[in-house]
Amino acid sequence: MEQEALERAVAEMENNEVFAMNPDNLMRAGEFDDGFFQTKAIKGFEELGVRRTLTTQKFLQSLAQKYGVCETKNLLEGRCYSNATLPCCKGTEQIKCDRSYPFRSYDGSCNNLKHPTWGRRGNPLKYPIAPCYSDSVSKPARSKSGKPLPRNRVLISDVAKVLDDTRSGLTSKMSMSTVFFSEMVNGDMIGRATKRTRKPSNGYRGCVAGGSDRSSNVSPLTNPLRVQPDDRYFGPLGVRCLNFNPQEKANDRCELKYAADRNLESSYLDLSILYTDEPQYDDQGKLKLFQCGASEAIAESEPISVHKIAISGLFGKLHNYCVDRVGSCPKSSDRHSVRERCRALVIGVYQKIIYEQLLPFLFGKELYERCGLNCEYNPHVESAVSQVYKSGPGRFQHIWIPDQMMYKPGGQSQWLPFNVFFHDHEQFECTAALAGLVESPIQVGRLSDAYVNIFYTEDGVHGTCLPCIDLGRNREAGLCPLVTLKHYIEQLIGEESKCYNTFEDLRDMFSPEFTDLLKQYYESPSDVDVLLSILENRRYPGAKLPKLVSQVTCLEFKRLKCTDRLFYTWNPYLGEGARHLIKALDFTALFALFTDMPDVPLEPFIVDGPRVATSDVRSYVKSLDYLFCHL
Ligand code: HEM
Ligand SMILES: [Ca+2]
Repeated sequence: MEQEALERAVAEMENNEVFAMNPDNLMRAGEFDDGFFQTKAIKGFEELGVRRTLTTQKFLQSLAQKYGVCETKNLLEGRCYSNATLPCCKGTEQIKCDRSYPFRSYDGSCNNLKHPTWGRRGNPLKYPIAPCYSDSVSKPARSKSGKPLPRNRVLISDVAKVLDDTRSGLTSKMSMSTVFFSEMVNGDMIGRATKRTRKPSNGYRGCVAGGSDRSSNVSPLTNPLRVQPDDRYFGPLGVRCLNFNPQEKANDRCELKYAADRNLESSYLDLSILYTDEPQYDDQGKLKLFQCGASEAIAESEPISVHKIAISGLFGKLHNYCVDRVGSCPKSSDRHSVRERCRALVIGVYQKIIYEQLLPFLFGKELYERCGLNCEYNPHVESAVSQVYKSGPGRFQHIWIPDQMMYKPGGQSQWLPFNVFFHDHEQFECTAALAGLVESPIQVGRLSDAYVNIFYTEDGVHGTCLPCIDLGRNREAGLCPLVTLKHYIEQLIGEESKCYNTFEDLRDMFSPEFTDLLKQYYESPSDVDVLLSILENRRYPGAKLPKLVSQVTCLEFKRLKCTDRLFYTWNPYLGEGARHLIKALDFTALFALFTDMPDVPLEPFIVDGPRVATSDVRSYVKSLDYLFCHL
């Protein structure tokens, strides 16, 4: 079986290469979703891992077919053997770490000295509980009776309609800068690995151009979503098909277990998105910066808004600012040490903003305290992101996407459609984008058109449905239903857990109108997709996220902090100067130092908050210059 699986894996990879060579199968410039499913290249050294992952996946699929779900589950859950791997793939990788090296590696390896590969770029995510595929390895989950789950776009479009009809007219004071900063943090812990071939691409086509039908060329590189002719938005436009490209899994050691998605970033909050594996430094140790101060990798990635480029750019600029300051210190250090000390400082400032500013703001006091973020370094836990977070509740903040955002060139306010910021980035000015961002509130109470119908649009009319992609990811990863995750979390944190027998029981989580909608679509309350936790009504006091989402988020950020040997609060290699600078520098300082705004927000996570003159902040930071000589 293994031999057969290998042959099928090799054949599939070869076919993918052939598919990718045909220009008819590639997205073309001018189409609205060109770039949306951008893929990186499988590099030479990664090829073996990709092949082994695919071989194991094929092997498990045949096993499930031959022996049935129960037996396969027993094997995958370790009840037959522990640590079984396919024989073709034995032997462990040896990485040697220099235990006294004071800086981070660029791919995350050697952060954990006992387990050097933990948290490294390219590793798989982790399933906290076994997935719920109907065949236990890869076929989509079904409802209790065995029927398929509700159709993706039909469900999402109706959810949007129900929220529109019952919209409560809620407003929020939270600013979109919170969302784009969170997005950057998310991108640092999870790098999407859309199924790849040896050549990078701008996305593979599963629909014909314009989306009027599915493409006649089918391939494991695409898995388009169907749209019904009576779709409220897409119907009249003649769109019947939305592109959707599957994720690559990672199981490079051929372990007989549930295979999770590959994470192309290091899980540590180490700005791996900015510094990359191959950072380009000049001979002083400065980063080669592109638009708004971002690295080339960020500026070239898609889909991306100019705001995410500009926010990450603030940290790129801080790196170079630091190198300049260190350069004028009396005692000179070697280049390598200057650049690594500056990098450690920048990562420290960034981690501080996340753990001391962003999370308290999003969680509110009660959850922040309950979450137990005051843990210590724990080398026995693996640094990894959960598959449930990536493909489900972690996407919650997408719900805040508004139809318009402010752009403020030369201090003049203009409201522009959300999606214009995703194209032709060079036309936007960095300060104008950031100045507008902190004055743009998030959307609450309903789902915007920019999110549900015209996401990533170029012409304002043809776009995609981001929540449909989110639901597609939830299902392709085989995530278990909402109530299953709820029971799991409640058990984990020692809370009482109730049963959901009828749809009325769901009223403790959702509004009555929404519960009625779920009843129309699902057979049983225990079938409801976990993604819908993003629409939950329960909240901890003061929290900006719904309860289940916030519990899942708490677990992720707690793990990422406490598995990071070089976290800024306990990194023994940070000097006194770095410690003080990390205390002093925050978003307000970054805005003041690296934008041309005349005054800057003291609380950038909310709109209309207090402001302070930029010149005052600059002179304050200037007075700290001496600290750069003690990093
Ligand atoms: C307005 C800003 C944002 C936009 C435009 C945006 C857009 C996207 C897009 C296009 C994807 C890829 C979808 C896919 O193919 O699976 C994605 C993935 C994701 N987003 Fe967002 N996002 C934003 C903000 C956020 C925020 C604030 C969070 C939460 C902190 C978040 C969490 C996620 C997660 C967990 C994924 C899956 C990880 C991945 O595919 O790399 N996003 N987002
Ligand atoms: Ca990282």
